Amino acid sequence: MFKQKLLERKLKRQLIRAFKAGGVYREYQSYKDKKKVYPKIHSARVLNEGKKVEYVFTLLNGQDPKEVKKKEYAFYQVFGRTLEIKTDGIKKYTLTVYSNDLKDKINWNFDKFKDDITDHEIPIVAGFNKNNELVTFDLIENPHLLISGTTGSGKSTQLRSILMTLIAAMPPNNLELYLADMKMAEFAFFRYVKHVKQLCMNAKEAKEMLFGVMDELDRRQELIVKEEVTHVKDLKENPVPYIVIAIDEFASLHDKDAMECLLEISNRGRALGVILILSILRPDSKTLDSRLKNNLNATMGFKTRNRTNANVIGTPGAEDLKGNGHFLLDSITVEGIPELQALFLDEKKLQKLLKHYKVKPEEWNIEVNEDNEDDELDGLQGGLLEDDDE
Ligand SMILES: Nc1ncnc2c1ncn2[C@@H]1O[C@H](COP(=O)(O)OP(=O)(O)OP(=O)(O)O)[C@@H](O)[C@H]1O
Repeated sequence: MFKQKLLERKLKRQLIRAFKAGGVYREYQSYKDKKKVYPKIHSARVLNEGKKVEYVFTLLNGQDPKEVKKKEYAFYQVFGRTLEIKTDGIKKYTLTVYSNDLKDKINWNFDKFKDDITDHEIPIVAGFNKNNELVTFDLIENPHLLISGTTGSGKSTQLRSILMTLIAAMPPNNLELYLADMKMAEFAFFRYVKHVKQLCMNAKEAKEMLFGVMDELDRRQELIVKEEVTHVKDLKENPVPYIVIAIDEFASLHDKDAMECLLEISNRGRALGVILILSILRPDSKTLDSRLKNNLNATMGFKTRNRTNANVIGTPGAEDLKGNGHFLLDSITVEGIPELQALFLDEKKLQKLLKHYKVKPEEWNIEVNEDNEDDELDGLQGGLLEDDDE
């Protein structure tokens, strides 16, 4: 009993350290000196055979819950990345600190998570948290996703598995993919996939693709006005598929007009069913326009090169991430900024899976750049032979 009390006191002291670090307290001037008053800690308990510690606390009257949200980083600094903060939105908080670590590798397997995403319009399977729970979200509720991370952090693997999940979960009449990959490396596998409407391999093509999407935004805007609805998903007479535009290393577009298009899509796209997934290697104030960043409602922060890069994308601490495929998720619908393990999907397995979604080149509904048409067909022949050999 005595030991129990000691432990509880020690745990509470740690939480007070976090309150102190984040400035989550009120100061009162007593007749002698200034006194700090912290939120009231109701309990601090060790649960699940030592695997987690749960704190319950309430804010002082008049303390703004937004203040705690803003100061979340202090909890992460004191307790590490292994925590979850839940609130009733008024004053009560439950803070859970996990002691278990993320797993090393969890393979992408659609059958294992398909039941978890049935209610998502555009499902994103983010990964597993430290409590070994799958974290998913709907891109329509968290419109526009930014994936950032330095070389070797696992960003490309995540982008691959996100696209594969979308292809497996959504029929081509409800999802059109517009892909741009200036490195000519990441998206080549997606060639001839039914859902893929455009596949751009250089900045010029990508820019043209974005101009085309701008026209589509206007067309969709007219449709929702005509049918008097607020979102394209409610269109009855002229239903339209969702459009997901994925651009790998979008900073290499190096074009003011293209950046303006991205900004406009990020502003207007949600109601019109046009959603961005952008990846970036080195985010800073030059490569990532702050207006665009503000419109990207979900961020996956894989290991960054330094703290500045991590701060720019809103996932401070991403510079300290250790494991392969570990990242911090900042989004509207997932509580806190949890550290997650992305699902692993290697190129070989991806190629195998994609075979089921490919059509013959002449059936592929794609706008091939005329100059590149012959190259496209050459590439296909090689691809098919390779696939048949397997
Ligand atoms: N989710 C994951 N689980 C386990 N290991 C992973 C995961 N994602 C990536 N890795 C490992 O990390 C390596 C680098 O991953 P990846 O190629 O995705 O990094 P990257 O950030 O895209 O780098 P680059 O920018 O050079 O392409 C992979 O070869 C793989 O071994």
